[in-house]
Amino acid sequence: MKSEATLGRHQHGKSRVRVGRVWRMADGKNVFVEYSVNTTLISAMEHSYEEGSNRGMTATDTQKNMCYYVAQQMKSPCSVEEYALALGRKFVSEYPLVSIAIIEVEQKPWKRVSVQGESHNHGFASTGTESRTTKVEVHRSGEYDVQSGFKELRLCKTTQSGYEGYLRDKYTLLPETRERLLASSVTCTWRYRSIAASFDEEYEAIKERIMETFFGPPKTGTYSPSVQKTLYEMGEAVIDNFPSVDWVLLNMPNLHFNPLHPVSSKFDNDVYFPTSEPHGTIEAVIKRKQKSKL
Ligand SMILES: O=c1[nH]c(=O)c2[nH]c(=O)[nH]c2[nH]1
Repeated sequence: MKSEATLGRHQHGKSRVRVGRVWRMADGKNVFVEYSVNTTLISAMEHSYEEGSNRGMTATDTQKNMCYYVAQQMKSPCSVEEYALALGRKFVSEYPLVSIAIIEVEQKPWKRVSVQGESHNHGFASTGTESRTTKVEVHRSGEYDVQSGFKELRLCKTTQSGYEGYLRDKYTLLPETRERLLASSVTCTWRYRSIAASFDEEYEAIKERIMETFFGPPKTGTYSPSVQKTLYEMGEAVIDNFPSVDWVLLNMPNLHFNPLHPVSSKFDNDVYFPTSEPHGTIEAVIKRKQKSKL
């Protein structure tokens, strides 16, 4: 019987390749990063699916080895984006059947420590909650796309947040409030329009601007009428202050801290019941007025 089936989109890669890299500098300082890398190759491998022939295939085990090889080839400290671009370029230049390499890297939050007020030569601590992320796509033609961001940056403000004016019907139980605690675990991705002069500096500046917008000025804060409005302002701040960025995707779960009514006393905006499930899920793309692909 003649088959009705035909091969559709296909790719193969390696997930969660864990890489640690230390650069030992002449002045005695060590630079340390830890990555978790996903590689995906789009390649002319139809024959492997259709005929069972692995001719010309870059084995996923080889892809894993390449993650380590390229890490070693980065002879001086580099940004996670530079590493990902170098790895993507290596795949398309080395293997003729590969047309696109997609490299995703999560950089763990190791930070250099200070001891007795002095930055340590070789001491690091994992203090933050968030990892830094990048996803690059490198085409054989030389075209590339770089998206960067962070994952699970936990933020909380204990006042200057409320939620009012939403649809009320017989299913609505939630009381309106102008005083609540707002907490989220922010995951953010932005697309670079071009290669940044320093991806590291751009990353730190964008993250700082996002946090400043979430919190507002130190003494007064900024009132948040909803996660949605605050999310929009965070994305808007990135678009308006970073010409290098095309669009920003923000994912902001609303991690509820519910008012607790202790036995025989009244809730006084003081004791909360933190919950992780269920949580609100709020996500939007904030884009530049023209030129965006999303
Ligand atoms: O900021 C909020 N946005 C919502 O969409 C929502 N829904 C809800 O129950 N609480 C909140 N809070």
